[in-house]
Amino acid sequence: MTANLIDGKEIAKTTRSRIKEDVEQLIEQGTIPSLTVILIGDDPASHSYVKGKERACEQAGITSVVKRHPESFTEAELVEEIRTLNEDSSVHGILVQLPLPKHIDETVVLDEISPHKDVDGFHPENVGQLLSGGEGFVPCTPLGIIEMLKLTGIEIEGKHAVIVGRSNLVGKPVGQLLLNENATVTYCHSKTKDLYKHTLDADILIAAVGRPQMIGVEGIKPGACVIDVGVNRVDGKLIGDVQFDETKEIAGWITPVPGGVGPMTITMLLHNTVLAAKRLGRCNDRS
Ligand SMILES: Nc1nc2c(c(=O)[nH]1)N[C@@H](CN(C=O)c1ccc(C(=O)N[C@@H](CCC(=O)O)C(=O)O)cc1)CN2
Repeated sequence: MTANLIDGKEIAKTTRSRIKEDVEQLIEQGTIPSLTVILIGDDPASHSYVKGKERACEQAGITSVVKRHPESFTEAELVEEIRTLNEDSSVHGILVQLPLPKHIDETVVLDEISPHKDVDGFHPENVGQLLSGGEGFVPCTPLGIIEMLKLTGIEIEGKHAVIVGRSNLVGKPVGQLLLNENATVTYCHSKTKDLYKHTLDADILIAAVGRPQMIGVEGIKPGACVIDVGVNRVDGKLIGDVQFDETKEIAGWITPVPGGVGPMTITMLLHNTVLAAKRLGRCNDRS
């Protein structure tokens, strides 16, 4: 058997056209959704992702502003900038590109972003909303994974989903989203004993560890849906967390790297920015 490929690029393209229509409607009603991205330092991957965000916003009709700062930018300066953006009613979404330089405390910074403009869904208030099933913002990569599963027609309810990785960016929130969709969820991490005992029972396997080809075919249940979130650069090539060539022979569904989950991350950022513009618009209408 050869797995069906989940084409993230194609799903992202369709979803972005739908978002563009939403933006056109908002503009007709007098609101141009707007995103401000803060980028510190000169990490080439971060610069490339932020360029991708700018390009995607432009194509969707969303205004984007990128505030680029040198590595020496201080935590206090960053907090000050975020506070100014929180007060600026023309800004709907604020995003601080991660990772931050070591001298800046990520938690301090992310907690400063207004939860109503937190299009990354990292603010504690939005994390709480996700846990309680409320209406906050959901982190982009996890949201993109759920969207991909749904649009591909993969049933989540009643399935055993196994997450390998427990980062705040992907592992923890994607597990919570799957739970909210009535999956039975198991989290695995660096201290998990006998990893494959768990992954072999996964109907849906989410690999989000950040270690190239760490999960081999001997850890995959035949027919499983395998979502590879890994974007590991090895000798200039992008490699996932799963051994793709061998796994695709026995899985039911699989995402490639590149061209799988990655394109959905920026797509969901557009979605969250439009959502922020709509919600803030509603608040302004009431005031
Ligand atoms: N504030 C945030 N920082 C970071 C996030 C995030 O969601 N919010 N996620 C990642 C980086 N990221 C977006 O910021 C991101 C990662 C990967 C892709 C993507 O499209 N990947 C492509 C390959 C692109 C390439 O060739 O390099 C793919 O997998 O096909 C987009 C965005 C960390 N920081």
